Formats: sequence, structure tokens, C-alpha cells
Amino acid sequence: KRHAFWETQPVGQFADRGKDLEEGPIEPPQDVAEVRQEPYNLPKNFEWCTCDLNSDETAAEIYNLLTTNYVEDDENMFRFKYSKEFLRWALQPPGYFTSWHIGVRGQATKKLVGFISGVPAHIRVRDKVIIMAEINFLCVHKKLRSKRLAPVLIKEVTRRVHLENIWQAVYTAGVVLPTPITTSRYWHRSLNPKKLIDVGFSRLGARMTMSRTIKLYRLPETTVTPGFRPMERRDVAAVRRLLHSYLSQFVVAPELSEKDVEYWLLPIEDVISSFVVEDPESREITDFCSFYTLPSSILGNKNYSDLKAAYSYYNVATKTPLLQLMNDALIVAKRNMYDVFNALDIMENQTFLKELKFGPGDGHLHYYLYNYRLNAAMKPETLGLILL
Ligand SMILES: COc1cccc(CC(=N)NC(=O)c2cccnc2OC2CCNCC2)c1
Repeated sequence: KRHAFWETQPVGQFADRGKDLEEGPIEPPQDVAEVRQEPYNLPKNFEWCTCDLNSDETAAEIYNLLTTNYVEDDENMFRFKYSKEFLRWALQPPGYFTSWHIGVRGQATKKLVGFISGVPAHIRVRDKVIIMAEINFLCVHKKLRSKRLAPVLIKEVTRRVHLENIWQAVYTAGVVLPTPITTSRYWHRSLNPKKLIDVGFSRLGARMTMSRTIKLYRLPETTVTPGFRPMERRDVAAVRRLLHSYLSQFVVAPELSEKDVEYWLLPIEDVISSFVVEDPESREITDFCSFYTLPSSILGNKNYSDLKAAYSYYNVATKTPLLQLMNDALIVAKRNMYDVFNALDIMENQTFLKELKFGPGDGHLHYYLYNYRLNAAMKPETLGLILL
């Protein structure tokens, strides 16, 4: 039975499409005292564990589980390879709960075989700001698939989110579940076309030679915008103002405090890269761009083991044309040996994707809300939220 689990959950149901139901929470909040106190039952010989990412050993166990068992592309040629430092950054934002970093171990072996995580975030939906859990990194070991472990992991993280008196969540998936609030398409900009073709990420265009392809994607060594430089702590207040104002145009977007901006956007090598444009005259911060670093394992190529990929994060252009700002981001990524620069067709990205020579990817990323009904699916350009 398709979606047997999701038809039991407070999410938009396919059967409800077209009905003019009230927009908002599907179930009312409960009294925290009424929330189930004990963890859900796991299959025999498995046990829950709460994962402390500050323990190097535990962080390494999560890194190893994801590196060998997490999301692959549709043709199983690549697998996300989040670094330990990235996982610590992604999972320990201001206000995080260690109890939302949930593992499953074999009782006998104590081997980590399953994981799911949540972090708290203030998300605005139209004119309402709601504290939600951002759910991510759901992973079941390849050898334990179809044991129905994923529904139990989802119910357990939901229970622990409820214990913190939080009743909504947001998550993404490459698969269609009941019911996407929007479906975005991903696009890729080649930076190292020779390697991308060698590993099968891209194909040589029709009537294209390799040398012509290398020339097509060539980028200058230096950025073109005067005042373009890495973001620093002293820029946090200005970047927060830029970002808060920019995101207010979207239907769904995060509400970021200065602490949030400091945490999510100050550069961390090989994790998050961010840049500001400081007007040389006025010294004002007029623009901002950022991308995060998410390599992938290349499965079964004799020459390469890893794909170095940059993922477009939040970008705000108020004086510099967005096209020029993003081209500077490509130039920096290329200079730092990234092989490819990825972006979703959300926010205003469609205004630069084709012109900057991004090509459409072969898949979609669907966005979901838990326990919050939106009446109609949104266009991806009205979405202002990036999940890692
Ligand atoms: C190239 O290596 C891959 C390894 C695994 C999966 C995919 C395809 C894919 N599923 N890509 C995306 O989901 C994607 C494409 C562009 C931008 N963000 C993305 O996903 C982000 C956001 C959701 N969590 C994963 C990272 C590619």
C-alpha cells in the first residue's frame, strides 16, 4: 500500500486536494504532559541512542553511516558525503536539542545502523512565524531497508519534538510523498567539465568537442564586483538586515535573528562560504551571496573518488545585478577547485540559471510541511527556504 505510513500522519493528504480546507495546523497542539513519555518500540535486537555530536567518536559513527548509506542520485553513481564538521554545523544551531539527534544501534554489536535529526527554526508561512523542527539526515543502513525502520525513526523524532512543545516541521525529499508544498528542480553549473564528463555526471553536448566544452565553461580568475570580499563578523548586522528584508517577499522563509545569521552565514572552511559587497564609496554592505560545501562520493570511477560540489545558499542583490553577483560566486568556487555549482529553481534563481550556463538536473527536490496545511501548492520561486 503506497504511503501506508503517511496516510496516518497529520500532513496534506492527496485525497484532500481541491477541497477548500482551512490553511494552518492540521491537528491542535497537545499538552506536553500528554505526549507519550516512552520511546517507540524498535524491532527486536535494536536500541535507541541519543547522539552527542561533540563526541568525536559519535560524530565519526554518524559520518560513516551517512557516507556509506545516505542519499544517492537516481542512477546510483554518486552519494552525498557530508563532512563531520559540516554535520556539527548543520545540527548544532542556536537552541538545538541533543535529544533530536537520534540513532539506532544493533543491541549486540552497538553498531550505528540508523539516524534521524531535527533542529529548531523559526519559519514564516505567509504572515505567521512558527517555531518548527527542520528534519534531515534520515538514514537506514542499506542492509536494514524495508524493515519499516524509517516510520519508527520519524515517529520517534516527532515524539521528541512534541516533548519540546513544537508541533510543526519542515523537510525535503527526492521522492513524492503526501503532499509537497512545492517541487523544485535542481540545476548544475559545470566548473570542471572534463572531470564531470569523465565521471558521468555530465555528457558531452551534441556537436561539442571536449576543448569546446572546456572553453564554454571557462571563468575568469578574479571576481568583477568592486568591494566583493568574504563576510566577516562585523558584517552580521548589515547582512541580517539585507536578508530579513529580502526574504519577506517569499511565502515560506526562515526568520533569522542576528545570532542565527552569525551562526549560519559566517564562513567555515569547507563548510559554508559567504561574501559581501562593501560599496567602496559609502562602505555600505549592498549585496550578499553564499554557498555550502557538500561533496559526493563517486561510486565506481577508476580516476576519481570524490566530487567537490558547491550548493547555492542565500543570496541578496540590492545594488549589484544578481547575475553578476552569482557569476562572482562561480568564479570563487572555480578558484577553490569546486567541480560543480548546484542551485534549486527557488527564490529568484530562475533569473540567472540559464544565462550563467546552469543545466537542468535529472531530479526534483520536494518540500513538505508537517501538521500545517497550505491550500495550494506554491510556485518554487515563492519559496525562500534552503535545507542542507
Ligand atoms: C551529485 O551527487 C549527488 C548525490 C546524491 C543525490 C544527488 C541528486 C540530488 N538529490 N540532489 C539534490 O537533492 C540537490 C540538488 C541541488 C541542490 N540541493 C540538493 O539537495 C540538497 C538539499 C536537500 N538535502 C540534500 C542536499 C546528487
